[in-house]
Amino acid sequence: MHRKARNMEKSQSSGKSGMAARAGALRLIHAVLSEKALLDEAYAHELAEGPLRKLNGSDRAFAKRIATTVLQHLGEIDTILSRFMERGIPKKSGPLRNILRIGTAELLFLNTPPHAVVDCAVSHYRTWRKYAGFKGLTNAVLRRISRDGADELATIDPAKATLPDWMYQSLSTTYGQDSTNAMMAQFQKAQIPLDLTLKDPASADEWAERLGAEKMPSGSLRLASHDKVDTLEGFAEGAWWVQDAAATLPVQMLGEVSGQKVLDLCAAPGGKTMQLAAGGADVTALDISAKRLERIEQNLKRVGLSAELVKGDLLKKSFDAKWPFILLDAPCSATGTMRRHPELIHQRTPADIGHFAKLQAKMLNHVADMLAPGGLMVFCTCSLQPEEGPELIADFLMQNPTFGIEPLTAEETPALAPFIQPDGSLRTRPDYWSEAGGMDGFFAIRLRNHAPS
Ligand SMILES: C[S@@+](CC[C@H](N)C(=O)[O-])C[C@H]1O[C@@H](n2cnc3c(N)ncnc32)[C@H](O)[C@@H]1O
Repeated sequence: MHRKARNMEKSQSSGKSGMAARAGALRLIHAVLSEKALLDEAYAHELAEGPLRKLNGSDRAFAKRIATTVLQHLGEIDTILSRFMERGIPKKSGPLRNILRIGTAELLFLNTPPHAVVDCAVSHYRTWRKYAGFKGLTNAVLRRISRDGADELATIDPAKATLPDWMYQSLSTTYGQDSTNAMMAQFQKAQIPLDLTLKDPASADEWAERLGAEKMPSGSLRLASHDKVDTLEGFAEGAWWVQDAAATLPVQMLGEVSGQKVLDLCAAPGGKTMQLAAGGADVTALDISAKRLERIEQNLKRVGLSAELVKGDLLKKSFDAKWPFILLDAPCSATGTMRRHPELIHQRTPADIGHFAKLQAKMLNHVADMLAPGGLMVFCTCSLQPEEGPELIADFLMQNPTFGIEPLTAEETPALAPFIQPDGSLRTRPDYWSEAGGMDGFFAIRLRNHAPS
């Protein structure tokens, strides 16, 4: 048997390490759902300070796989549990709910052998002795789910069950039900591809061959796996950086920037800064977060590129001279990234969308003043919500009559053609390129300042 498959089988067993992996998953799920932590941050914290640090690589990976699966299928799992527990989850039952969620995820989505699922679920009560009275219930519910759960699952609509109502309404009203289902299928994929942006786009064929990667129409290289990025060929020499294919498109929309002064706003961790610098632009990159600016600095250093870095709140910032090119990659709800961040499905609220849309409008109006007459700006967000895209642009254009949309055209950028909207803006969605693993959802638009100079 292949070593990776053997390790996975070991992790899935009810042995000591398999048990520790489930305990780790339980901690991750609690951190995300009860403390609103981001999954990657909770995982990094567990690796640094929690019990996961004592586990080997495959057990750690299994713990994260379980937590991710629970988050990706939470609505379906909870519906199944409610169908198999007529009286619901008892009050004051501590970890019971999450123990059952893990067991259900393993039975229905991870193909773990039922005896290992039940053994591990029951073994949690060795740590949670106060709740040991729920052992029998845990055992009985999971045995029933292992027998009849798959049939019940077949009757549940994943998007309706797992997306919060407001998000389901927002997506299905904007994109239609079929597209919402197709996006949901991407949010639930077990493996999300790894996209790389090359410092030298002319070397794409060479690097595609060296890395065994697929060359995407946008110019990105795509690998199936996520494992240990820093051990991949080309990392140490700075030949590429990790960036979702869709995230590369806003910079491409600025066109030829070689030798031009470009103001890159909300720049950290610097994916787009590196693209601009690699394209020969004279980049000034601004971000409010000192910690995140450090990451741009490290990233630029690794790939051997440079940019002027400025720490500051863009809403309080003014510059002596106006800029011919501006990129504003505004903070947003990031619902377009739910393939990689399934926790956002459960953490985002309508109030967040309102908050970000207001902030983006404020930023865009402030930044409008920084763009030189005749200058070009790209505004983008990685949100699927229209409030953080077309709706705020419509308001902006009404309030700023010298600005107009500079429509994208298929001839100018053939790779972007499938994503161009009737008004000339760009919309990517998680279900685009679905066969190849999807892409992040981005809204991006090019605006020209037509004020006389
Ligand atoms: C979507 S991320 C930017 C991603 C980045 N452009 C890239 O391609 O790697 C948004 C960034 O906005 C920054 N930000 C949030 N509020 C800001 C403000 N008022 N002024 C400047 N930067 C801000 C955050 O620190 C965060 O790094």
